[in-house]
Amino acid sequence: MKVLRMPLAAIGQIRSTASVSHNLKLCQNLVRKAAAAGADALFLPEASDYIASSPQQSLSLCQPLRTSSFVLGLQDAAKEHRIAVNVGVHEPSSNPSKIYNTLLWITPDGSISQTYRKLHLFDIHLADGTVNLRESASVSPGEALTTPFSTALGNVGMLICFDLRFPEPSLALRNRGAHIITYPSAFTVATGEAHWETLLRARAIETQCYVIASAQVGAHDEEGKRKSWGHAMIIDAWGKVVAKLGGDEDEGGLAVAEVDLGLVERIRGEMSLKRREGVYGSIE
Ligand SMILES: O=C(O)CNC(=O)[C@H](CS)NC(=O)CCC(=O)C(=O)O
Repeated sequence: MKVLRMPLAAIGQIRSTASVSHNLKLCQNLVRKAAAAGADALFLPEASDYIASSPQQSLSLCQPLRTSSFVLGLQDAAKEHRIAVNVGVHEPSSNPSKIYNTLLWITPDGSISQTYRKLHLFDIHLADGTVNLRESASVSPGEALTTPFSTALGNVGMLICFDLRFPEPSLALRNRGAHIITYPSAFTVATGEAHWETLLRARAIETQCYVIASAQVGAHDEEGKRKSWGHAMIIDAWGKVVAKLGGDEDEGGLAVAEVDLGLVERIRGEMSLKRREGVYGSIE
């Protein structure tokens, strides 16, 4: 008799630096561990390939997907361990002074089947001086959502980090069939502490989707100018946190949770979120 088991998702947490080869080793290590844990897919953070300390450095480290040692190395690892990998990387854009912040879906046979380019860019200046970032200085915004696609875990809809603050694209992905929404991230410590878990749980509750949010953690450069909040987590379609990592400096690592599509269907059936679009308009 065939034993039915629920698919298993793994979230990875790393501290990427400007060393692409170092970051690749961290990610390949997590691929191996996720496969050993029996996961069907591993979700790695935004900008897993590198986190640079200036827009210039970010541009100079950026490689086309086809020739990037990081992307090729992860494709090999996915194929070797027969596991899907969702990973955030940088990619050249048609504008030579700009790049894209891109998310890849690598299948267990090692090919890139889906891509998504971050729509919303993170420009922030907190008056207390703790956070000052201008993503739009080096990144071009994407122009399209990627239609949710079928995987061993269910239909995956891809968004990235700061996209989390906008409910509309997550609702649009839900309307287009998503069971799972991803938010691979590199949240700042100040905004992560204030908003991260609340926003993730809100997106899960209002879309009635699993939310899978891998995260960068700790200091990305020697001076500690750039630090990420960590706290990668998986949230079920009822808003319950079912896997969670910490926020300590060196707390890289892995956590796993089952993805129960029966629960998704049950919640959607029990509490229908029927909209009054005639009153306030629709989200396509
Ligand atoms: O710089 C790279 O290479 C990778 N990209 C990032 O780290 C991006 C843009 S600076 N970070 C965020 O979007 C954080 C959002 C955030 O912290 C919030 O919404 O509060």
